[in-house]
Amino acid sequence: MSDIKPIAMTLGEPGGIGPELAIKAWLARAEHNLPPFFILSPKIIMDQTTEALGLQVKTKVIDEVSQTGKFFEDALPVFEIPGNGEDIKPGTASSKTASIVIDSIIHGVNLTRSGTASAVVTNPIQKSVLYQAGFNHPGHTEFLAELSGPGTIPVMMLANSQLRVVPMTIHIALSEVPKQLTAEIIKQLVRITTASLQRDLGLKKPRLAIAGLNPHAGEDGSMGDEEIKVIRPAIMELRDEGFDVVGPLPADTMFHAEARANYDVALCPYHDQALIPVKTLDFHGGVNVTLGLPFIRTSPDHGTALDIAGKGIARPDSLIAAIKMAADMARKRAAGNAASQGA
Ligand SMILES: NC(=O)C1=CN([C@@H]2O[C@H](COP(=O)(O)OP(=O)(O)OC[C@H]3O[C@@H](n4cnc5c(N)ncnc54)[C@H](O)[C@@H]3O)[C@@H](O)[C@H]2O)C=CC1
Ligand SMILES: NCC(=O)COP(=O)(O)O
Repeated sequence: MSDIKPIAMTLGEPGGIGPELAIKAWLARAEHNLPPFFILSPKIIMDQTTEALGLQVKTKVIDEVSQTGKFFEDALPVFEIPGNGEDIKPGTASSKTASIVIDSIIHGVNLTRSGTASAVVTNPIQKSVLYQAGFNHPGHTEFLAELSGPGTIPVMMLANSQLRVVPMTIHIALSEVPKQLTAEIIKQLVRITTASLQRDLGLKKPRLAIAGLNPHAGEDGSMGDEEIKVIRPAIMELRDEGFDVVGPLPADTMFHAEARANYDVALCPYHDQALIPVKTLDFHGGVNVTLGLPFIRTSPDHGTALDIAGKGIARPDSLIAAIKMAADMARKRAAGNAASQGA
């Protein structure tokens, strides 16, 4: 019997590699000692995928999430979402299946928020086709924050065994970054990240490093002044509040091995500045986790990989790492809650 409630896994883009990865993760359950999880999907989609890949995998529709553990050893538990497999072609994303993709996320979040599931692990979505269907959130991160209620500030963190990064702005055009990177945002992100690393990762006093926006962190204002006007003042205030935070550091020299030893997480002004080093160091071992939500959400660090969908060659490593990280976080939260109740 598992020590945590089952993990809810969303379908992601059905024309991408998500369904294949879910099946491969289930096949690897014993090797990786994975806790019971279930997939939120029409059963037909999972059955079509196993058949197309020639895998011997049974699926089992569950009426209640609590049945997950009972069936997990013999079959992949499916929490049935309405829909059919008609519009699905591996390698092609389609807006016709957007409602299945979105329903899967909403149900996963509801089950996790209610405490029925211990965490939600999301498979990758093809953002462009969801936009065509009227989805007006840049990605999961922002959608999950909206589902969590007003005032939620989601923090995207990507992590592997060598590096953790937080992009301080997420899915926005580069030209918008200097406008949206305010001292207030930086302070909020540092506070949320520090609290999450303490509670969910067990780091007592997390060390944070903040990257500059401009080359050489602005070179004393000669190559941009955001470091002087925005980033440094925020860091000074945070240090006065007791946070262990340094910067602004030149981004080009803060990711080599010796530099990484000096901090637990790097906060970067924009998406690619943060994600390029972490994905370069270990693409297949990376996990995307959203901090600052009232529930646990992790995800693989990669996307829908339409170029390889249906070929049977997608690697489930990152999804497996996401399941393990979600389970670890759930255990730490449960232990923390038990300790605070006992105190
Ligand atoms: N959490 C999410 O929902 C995410 C969604 N995306 C979305 O995915 C779509 C495609 O994004 P791309 O930039 O092309 O990135 P991608 O990660 O889907 O693909 C980049 C390259 O890595 C390979 N790759 C990715 N995952 C793999 C795996 N598990 N095993 C083997 N090879 C793998 C692909 O075949 C491709 O060559 C976009 O719509 C993007 O928005 C991207 C990242 C995260
Ligand atoms: N590049 C990371 C990414 O796109 C993840 O997006 P999200 O769907 O997890 O918000």
